[in-house]
Parts: sequence; C-alpha cells; structure tokens
Amino acid sequence: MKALVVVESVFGNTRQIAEAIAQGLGDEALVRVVDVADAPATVDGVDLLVVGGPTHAFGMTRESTRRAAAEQSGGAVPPAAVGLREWLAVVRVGPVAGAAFDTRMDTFRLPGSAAKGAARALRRLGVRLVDRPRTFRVVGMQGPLRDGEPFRARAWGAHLAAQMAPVRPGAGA
Ligand SMILES: Cc1cc2nc3c(=O)[nH]c(=O)nc-3n(C[C@H](O)[C@H](O)[C@H](O)COP(=O)(O)O)c2cc1C
Repeated sequence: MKALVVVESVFGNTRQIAEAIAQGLGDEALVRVVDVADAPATVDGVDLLVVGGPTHAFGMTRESTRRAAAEQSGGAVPPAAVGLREWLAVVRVGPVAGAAFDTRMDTFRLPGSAAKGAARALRRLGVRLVDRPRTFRVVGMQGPLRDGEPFRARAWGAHLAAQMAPVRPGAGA
C-alpha cells in the first residue's frame, strides 16, 4: 500500500501526529509525509491520502490566522503562504481512499474542527473516506500534545491500514 500524508503545522504538534500516523500505517506501507507547502499539485499513484492540520478559528487555517500564529510565535515561525485549505482548493486527485485529522486545544473545548472541513473538501474531490475525521489534542495554544496523543495517532494509522487491507478470499469463513 502506498500512502501520502499531507500535513500543515505551525508549531510542530500536527507534524508530530502525522509522523506517528505514518508509523502506525506500518512497515509494509510505503508512506511519505510531506508538508503542505511541498505537496504535489496532483495526487495519483497512491492508495491512501491522509491530510491534517491545526484548527484555527474553528476550521482550517486562513492567511489571517497563520499571520496571527506567526505573530504569537514572536517571529520564530514565518507565516505560511499556503495551508491545507488552499491546497485542497486546487489539488487534483485520482481514485484514492482518504482520511482527515486535526489538532485542537484541550483547554476550552471550542467547537469547530479543521478535520471536518478537510474531510468535506476530500469528499468534494471524489476521495473515498475510510474513516471519520479525527482530532488530537494540544494542551495550550502552541502545544505540547496532550499525553498519549502520539500513541493514539499511531493506533489510528494502524486502523487506517486495516481499512485498506485487501480482503483475502475465504479468509475468516
Ligand atoms: C490563530 C489561532 C487560532 C486558533 N483557533 C483555535 C480554535 O478555534 N479551536 C481550537 O481548539 N484551537 C485553536 N487554536 C489552537 C491550535 O489548534 C493549535 O495552535 C494547534 O493545534 C497547534 O498545532 P501546530 O503545532 O501543528 O501548529 C488556534 C491557534 C491559533 C494560532
């Protein structure tokens, strides 16, 4: 199985989750994790496309929220020109299965989820979703991840791989 994980991350937390998902997809999968800035304009030749990003202002990031995040970082991270929202608006996708995830704060349990928006965008692109959108929690605005979240992400990767496994004729009969 070939998988592509496209991730957006300002402070690094969502990137950590993406790496853990990639590990969970397993040794038999050929997995590439790419930052959304380096993501291809056309996705084909992969079986599974997983996309994830941070939740900003109740949804996927926008130019204005990325600028706000960059300001919060005190200049440590420059504002990115392209986020998941912008990439999903222009990417072309062949026949592929997919799934979406996000990171969000644990503290206030605000409504809204980047993963839900990303899953909707994947569906519009004709991607066959193999699971519901998943959220992984950070404990503050800039993280770190809540304890155990990388473990949950690895487990989710394994779950996704299981959804992709071919059904062997006669198996389990
Ligand atoms: C401008 C901005 C808006 C945010 N809005 C939300 C929000 O609506 N809900 C939420 O749970 N977290 C919100 N957060 C926290 C982010 O979800 C958190 O920074 C992110 O999960 C960290 O991921 P990253 O390290 O990959 O950037 C916001 C953060 C920023 C910088």
